[in-house]
Amino acid sequence: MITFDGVTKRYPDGTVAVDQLDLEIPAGRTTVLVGPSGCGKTTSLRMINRMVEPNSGQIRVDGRDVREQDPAELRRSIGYVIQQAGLFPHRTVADNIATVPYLLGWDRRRARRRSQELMELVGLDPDQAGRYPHQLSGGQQQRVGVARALAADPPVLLMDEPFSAVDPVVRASLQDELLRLQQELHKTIVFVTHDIDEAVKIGDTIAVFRPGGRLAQAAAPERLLAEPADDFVEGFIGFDRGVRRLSFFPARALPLRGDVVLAADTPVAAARTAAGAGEPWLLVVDAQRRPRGWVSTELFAGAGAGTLLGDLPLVGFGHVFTVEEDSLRAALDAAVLSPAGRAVGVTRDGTVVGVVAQSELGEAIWSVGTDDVPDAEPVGQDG
Ligand SMILES: Nc1ncnc2c1ncn2[C@@H]1O[C@H](COP(=O)(O)OP(=O)(O)OP(=O)(O)O)[C@@H](O)[C@H]1O
Repeated sequence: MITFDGVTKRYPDGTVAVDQLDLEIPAGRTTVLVGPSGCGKTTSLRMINRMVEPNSGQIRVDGRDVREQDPAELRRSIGYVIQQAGLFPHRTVADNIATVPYLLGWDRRRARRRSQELMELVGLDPDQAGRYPHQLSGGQQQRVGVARALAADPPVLLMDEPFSAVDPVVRASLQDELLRLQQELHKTIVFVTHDIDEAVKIGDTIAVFRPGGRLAQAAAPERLLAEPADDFVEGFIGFDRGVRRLSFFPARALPLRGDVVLAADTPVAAARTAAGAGEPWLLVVDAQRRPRGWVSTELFAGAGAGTLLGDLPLVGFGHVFTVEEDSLRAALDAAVLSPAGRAVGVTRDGTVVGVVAQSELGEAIWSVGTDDVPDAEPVGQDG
């Protein structure tokens, strides 16, 4: 546990970066500090490892005042990851990762072995051990940064906007990796970001800072989205907080239609019967019940009765959601992005369970009351 007790930081020019901060950061969980630029997130983070010293108040890590500890020693016991990784350009990947083990006096062999282990853990190809940072992609560099911070197995990991310099796709995969790592390692992670979606995805607790370095609210993400403490927090979360909340409600309760899912070898005549009146779209699946595409009733109106659905030009089936794992938000996303306005629900191995139209989704979403605050982790990892 990390505790901030009435902590204030005033820089020499008089800027109050952090003002009377009281915050408890639970051990083994991920706490995300969010807020607009300049509200004191980085300063708060750096006070934990004494890169910045507070003017007043106390910070304790596992009950021990950080001021009682030698700064260099303290920093070796706390992993630190920054934006653009901050790797040493003239050291190989393996040597970058082994920075702290070398400082701790580990012999070369043990440090190398640890580098190898960590490369695997963070999803890096061990063949890249001898490369230099500039020979890696931004996402790979960030992985090296995370591996380096984990090298001496510190209980605490400070991460300052670690994924903000990479593109959204790489960023999402780095977030997924961090979630996976955390399930295995249970570190006390303090993570700074501007991005509320990132905070909701990876945080067990979110601490929202307001300008002037004051804490506006600290709560579990689902609580924060349901009950922002004031107008500032509500404004910061954004007007789409309702949609974000859907991440906490499972998609498995949705009513899925199977009668409009037809095999590719179904003749048009049979499909017409299945479609019934007013059903504008049918989903065509292959012999393994994997989605192949949509066929509109308009499209097959002119086709011969014996033509097979699979021989008609199909419209791409778009995105799918996994019924057992995903949230209402993922299902809504899939429906909105689908050319048929319908979301395709699949099992974990990709076979179609059924489809749900936007209108039925609307009803399910409507039934999510404003008072419902599930205690669950976000369903799936869809933000
Ligand atoms: N060394 C410094 N000297 C003077 N003022 C500083 C110093 N470092 C930060 N500040 C100021 O303290 C305030 C808080 O800065 P800090 O970097 O902690 O905010 P932040 O929330 O992390 O911002 P960002 O999201 O933009 O990184 C800002 O007004 C900043 O300009």
